[in-house]
Amino acid sequence: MVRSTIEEYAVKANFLAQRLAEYLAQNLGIKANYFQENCSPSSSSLRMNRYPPCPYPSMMFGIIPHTDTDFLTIVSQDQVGGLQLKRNGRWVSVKPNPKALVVNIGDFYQALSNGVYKSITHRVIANQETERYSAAYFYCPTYETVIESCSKPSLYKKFSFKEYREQIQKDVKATGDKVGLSRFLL
Ligand SMILES: O=C(O)CCC(=O)C(=O)O
Ligand SMILES: [Fe+2]
Repeated sequence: MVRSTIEEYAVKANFLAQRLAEYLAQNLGIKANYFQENCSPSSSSLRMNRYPPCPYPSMMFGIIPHTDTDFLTIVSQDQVGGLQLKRNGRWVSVKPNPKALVVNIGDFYQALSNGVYKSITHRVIANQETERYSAAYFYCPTYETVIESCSKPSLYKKFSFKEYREQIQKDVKATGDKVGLSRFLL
């Protein structure tokens, strides 16, 4: 029962992500079937997050500041709150609304759009009293997909998802941080 609900949710999130990705691509000269060709339901993933209450929220994050490694992320959250986005150098709290979805741009859309869309840095603040739940659907291409900027001059070297992931693994090992798209700047 739980499993089939989650599977159904993933199918719907995939459908929505593809539509949104296509919509955002319209004025960028990206082929209409780009996402259909490069993404499959099995290349994307759904992560269920549980944030236990934390007695020392000022010393601990729910999730440390990061950008997502994907085209788009669709987040569904409960009423607790804690998600923050970095805007103009400041952290802005996202008002929790269990009836709404939060859609974030990820690294791959920033690269594909040649910086027109920005992969948003975000984090989750821990809550002292209440546990929090969220579900994040990461809309991703297959590992072999080569991501190339849609306009010239390109800000980024082209790279495959596989290369990008391997670079992250190296950087996390060496620095504790994923570093991300700045590694691929030209
Ligand atoms: O829990 C949230 O609201 C966001 C989760 C998130 O950023 C992630 O899983 O990458
Ligand atoms: Fe995230």
